[in-house]
Amino acid sequence: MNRDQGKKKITIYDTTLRDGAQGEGIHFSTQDKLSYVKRIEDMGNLYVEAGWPGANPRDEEFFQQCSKLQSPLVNIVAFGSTCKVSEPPDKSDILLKLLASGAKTIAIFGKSWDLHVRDVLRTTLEENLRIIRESVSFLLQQGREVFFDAEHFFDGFKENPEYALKCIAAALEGGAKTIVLCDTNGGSLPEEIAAGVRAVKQELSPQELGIHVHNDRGLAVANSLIAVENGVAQIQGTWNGFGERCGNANLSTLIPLLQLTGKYEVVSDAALLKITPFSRYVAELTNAPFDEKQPFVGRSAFAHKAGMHVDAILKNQRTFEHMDPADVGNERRILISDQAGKANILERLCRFEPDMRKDDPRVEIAMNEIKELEHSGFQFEAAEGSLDLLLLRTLGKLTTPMFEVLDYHVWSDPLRGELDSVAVVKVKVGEETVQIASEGNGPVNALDTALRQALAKFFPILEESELVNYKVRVLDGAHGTEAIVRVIIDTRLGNDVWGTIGVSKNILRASAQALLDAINWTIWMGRDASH
Ligand SMILES: CC(=O)SCCNC(=O)CCNC(=O)[C@H](O)C(C)(C)COP(=O)(O)OP(=O)(O)OC[C@H]1O[C@@H](n2cnc3c(N)ncnc32)[C@H](O)[C@@H]1OP(=O)(O)O
Ligand SMILES: CC(=O)C(=O)O
Repeated sequence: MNRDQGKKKITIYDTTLRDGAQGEGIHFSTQDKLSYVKRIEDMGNLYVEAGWPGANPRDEEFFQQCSKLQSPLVNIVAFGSTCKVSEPPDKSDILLKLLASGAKTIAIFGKSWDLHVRDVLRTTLEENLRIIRESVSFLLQQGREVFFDAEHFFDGFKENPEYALKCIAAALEGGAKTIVLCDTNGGSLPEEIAAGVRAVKQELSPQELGIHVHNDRGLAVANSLIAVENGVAQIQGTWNGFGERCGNANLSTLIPLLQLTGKYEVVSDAALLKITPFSRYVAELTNAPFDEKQPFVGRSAFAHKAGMHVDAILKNQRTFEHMDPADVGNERRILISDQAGKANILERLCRFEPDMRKDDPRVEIAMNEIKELEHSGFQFEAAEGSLDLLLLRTLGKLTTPMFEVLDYHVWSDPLRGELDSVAVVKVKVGEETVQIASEGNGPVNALDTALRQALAKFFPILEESELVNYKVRVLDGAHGTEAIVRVIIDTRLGNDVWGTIGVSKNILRASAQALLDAINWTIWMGRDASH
């Protein structure tokens, strides 16, 4: 029997490339848009609103090029407005450009709030109904599927319900297939969304209803959900919630949310598994920071820090997880900090000794050491390399150091130009001692270079790793330049990136600590490639 029998089909209408691109800091090039359309095939059958042909050369170019894409799954939509006031539709530059885009589906927005008709279009209520009706009907006569976005519908419905409904009736008279109810200002409450949807259904019985909401009161997902619960079949939104002002309904949340109610069929189970990597892909494409706190797809969505939680979750996953993270392509993470109990530490120690038990005294020793170090300024959540070195030492697996630093000196002179610093290091590996001097652009870079050069002949893996991030935080700002500083260094080896940490009143000593941990952990990783 088909598992999805009895479930209501919900259509996804993805406006990331159009309304998402209206978000501050978000920009897609033509090439970005083309690769997005290819990649989103992973999500199955859906509509992608890809831009406004005629609004800018980029969208113009995209629609010229996208005719070559021919995706069987992705229905590309051209977006624009109704014709202008006093203009016949067949003379409307806007509508003619939408047609010229070649898109089979066209979405046009029109006013449904009388305030906008009076104050923005500066025309009569009747003229607005005409431009809606005639624009829809003209596009339909040209053989296109037409969606009508009732812009500001919910605000209009609150202030003048009769007129808001007349606007939708005009679009239906024109032949619109789908009416999309928009909470354009994002200020509606769930019960107002429900009332608006119910009224449209009861009064006008459209063939299909869609919902398009903005997140100005943080309710875009809740408002989309309540619209669906009241009979809407098309959800409009953007990945990661990108969009104008506070953004749009977040598809990365809304899709799994609806699917996991068990009442709706939104995407296939296979597509659901790709939700997490797809959300990240969209952020990377725009170079926008990815919000790791996002439900379902964020790195923190299934990250457990409190000892009590971790103990419980390892006994039964349902105690502190609303679902299996793997179902959306995400993973559980157990964090180690001063909030940890023995359960957190044991979970990590088992990576080195799989049969270890909670009552092994080394678990408590490691836990106490971590808590003491965190009290003095360390933060192991962001420094997994240093954490694992500490655990290896507790387990007795690092009794002999892989190398010793006998001495190091660093000089900086801003007058030297770009390579303003010199470091001299003396290291001992086994019975051999090596001394190296190296320049760098800054003291930490000089020290890093000197240490790597001195050690590379013994540990060639160091040639493959690189320092990718260096962060400093002053821990007790009240003491000015005497303050304790925390340095975290991120190192990359192949596809792995990990942090190491140093804490000291002396920024160079803190940096050296973090650098030495980075080098030690790299060497360890190289020794035990299977780790
Ligand atoms: C709610 C939404 O998100 S709708 C999507 C909005 N997206 C965008 O605006 C991004 C792309 N926009 C653009 O590139 C430009 O605004 C353009 C090319 C579309 C128009 O630019 P311009 O011709 O310079 O007009 P401008 O943006 O200054 O003003 C908008 C005009 O459209 C009119 N207008 C607004 N909504 C509608 C509508 N639904 N139907 C018809 N005309 C409309 C306004 O009354 C105004 O006309 P006016 O200049 O005669 O007063
Ligand atoms: C159409 C649209 O983007 C809106 O009303 O928000």
